[in-house]
Amino acid sequence: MTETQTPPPVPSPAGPTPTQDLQATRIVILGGGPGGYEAALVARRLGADVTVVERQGLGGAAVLTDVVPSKTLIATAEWMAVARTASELGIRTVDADGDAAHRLVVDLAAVNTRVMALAAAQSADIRARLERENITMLIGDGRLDGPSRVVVTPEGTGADEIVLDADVVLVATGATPRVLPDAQPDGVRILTWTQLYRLDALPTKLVVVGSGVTGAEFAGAYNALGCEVVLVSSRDRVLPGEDADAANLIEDVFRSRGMTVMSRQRAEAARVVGEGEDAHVEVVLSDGTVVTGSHVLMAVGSIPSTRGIGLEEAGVRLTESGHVEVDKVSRTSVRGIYAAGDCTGIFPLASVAAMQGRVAMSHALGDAVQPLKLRTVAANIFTAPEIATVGYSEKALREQSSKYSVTILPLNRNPRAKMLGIREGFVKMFAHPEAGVVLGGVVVAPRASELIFPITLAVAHRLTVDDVAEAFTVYPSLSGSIAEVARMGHHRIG
Ligand SMILES: Cc1cc2nc3c(=O)[nH]c(=O)nc-3n(C[C@H](O)[C@H](O)[C@H](O)COP(=O)(O)OP(=O)(O)OC[C@H]3O[C@@H](n4cnc5c(N)ncnc54)[C@H](O)[C@@H]3O)c2cc1C
Ligand SMILES: NC(=O)c1ccc[n+]([C@@H]2O[C@H](COP(=O)([O-])OP(=O)(O)OC[C@H]3O[C@@H](n4cnc5c(N)ncnc54)[C@H](O)[C@@H]3O)[C@@H](O)[C@H]2O)c1
Repeated sequence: MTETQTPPPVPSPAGPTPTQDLQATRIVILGGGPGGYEAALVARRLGADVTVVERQGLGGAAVLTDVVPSKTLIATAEWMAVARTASELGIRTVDADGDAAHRLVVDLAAVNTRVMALAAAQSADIRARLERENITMLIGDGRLDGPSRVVVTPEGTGADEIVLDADVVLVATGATPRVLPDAQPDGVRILTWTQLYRLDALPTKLVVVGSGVTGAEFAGAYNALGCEVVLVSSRDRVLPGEDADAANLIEDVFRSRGMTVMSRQRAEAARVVGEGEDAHVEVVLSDGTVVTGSHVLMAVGSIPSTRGIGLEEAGVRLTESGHVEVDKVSRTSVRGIYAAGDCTGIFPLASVAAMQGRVAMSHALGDAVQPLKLRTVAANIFTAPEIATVGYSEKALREQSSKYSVTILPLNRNPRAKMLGIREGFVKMFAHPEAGVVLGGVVVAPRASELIFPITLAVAHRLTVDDVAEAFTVYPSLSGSIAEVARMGHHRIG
């Protein structure tokens, strides 16, 4: 295997001292998640000497506990959801004697073994990639000691602290689950999303507290895996931040699949009661109602990992919520210190973290740089059906008093959807009423994460509804509904 050649060093606007002029710029990255490792690759390509300090493993929370494990678990849930509707398409389950068999069951221990193996393999791939690029990796806790020095306590070795002098520091330390004072996770029955994969059997009844994206994804997945689920939602409807039509549809789907959704209810406390076979959880709501279950998943948001790592002492400004304040090129309030990802709270997505990290390094190393543009970010909620969004939301357009037109088409009219037995879902598009430029869109469908791409292209390149409508789509296809909804948005001239 050939090693990557080191390109010539690029002078840093972060200000190397005269003695460093002939050396590569020294970059230290705190955190090896998507914000950190993508930045490391860019910095290395631009000739810097790069060290990544990570406490749990390469890939960070995204790979080890959040995105990769949850989406792998959801892949099994998706098959179960499809299998449940298979009889409509003429499929029967039979036992070895050819008699009708009753139901499919999930072996959660096998599912979770697969989940953790996949996460570990992905982490190993990232580590190998960084090694090939000659990026130094230190496993341990890092903290700033002033604006241009990082001190690392190596993980579990008892070895001495390592001191790293840096021309540029990137803080990409992510976030951790928020814990309510009276609902302390025990990792057995009161769980955060990072602890769920320890379960070796399906909970008999799972209470999910919090109906944001995390709560909705897990509630939907466990329901599909065959578990009784109660979702405690503090708002009028689940997914409060999302498109209202999409959120209402998902809530209806959840209820129709037997999930109990408790609206406008806040959890105050969670405790384990009983012992042995009688052990269960009680979740106390703010009106005094007690919800019982075998397990509870707390999905009440995250807190940024920014305290106790020397940021404020180095002069880095944090917001009230503890996030690092950054501008559109990921600069903090201190020259030479950049920040990326969930610790900045800009838009907690792996794709945005990675972009912020890349932008930071390009800026720090004097390469051409495009400031972060959130208008074109595509996001997806992995419920069944999925909810994918891009561009302006209807709420944002309304709040900005923007002129916009909206067209919406239910999927159940689409011939391919009928063939596949898909009943729930829609395609929605927002466009400028006169110019026809596509401003945003929502797709609610199985694999909406894939279907959103033509709308993302339209938003990114300011295409009009006519541009989208005039492109061929395969017949029959779900993407036909995207062209059709664009056609409905055509504004007749004259
Ligand atoms: C359940 C769940 C599912 C999600 N699913 C998706 C999804 O499908 N798609 C998507 O785009 N986003 C998803 N997200 C969001 C995504 O996980 C985050 O946006 C992403 O992880 C942010 O990347 P990051 O690099 O900022 O931080 P992280 O991935 O959190 O990585 C930061 C790393 O820094 C390490 N660290 C922290 N402090 C220190 C220190 N002092 N020293 C050394 N190391 C340190 C941490 O251990 C961690 O490994 C999901 C989030 C959750 C909670
Ligand atoms: N598919 C994805 O891309 C994906 C998946 C998961 C998370 N994420 C990212 O992570 C971000 C955070 O999502 P999240 O769902 O983890 O957090 P969140 O903060 O968006 O949602 C937490 C929810 O819990 C509720 N809540 C808080 N305290 C409560 C209480 N005591 N009782 C009942 N409800 C309570 C809040 O009102 C809120 O609706 C998302 O915006 C998204 O960007 C992305």
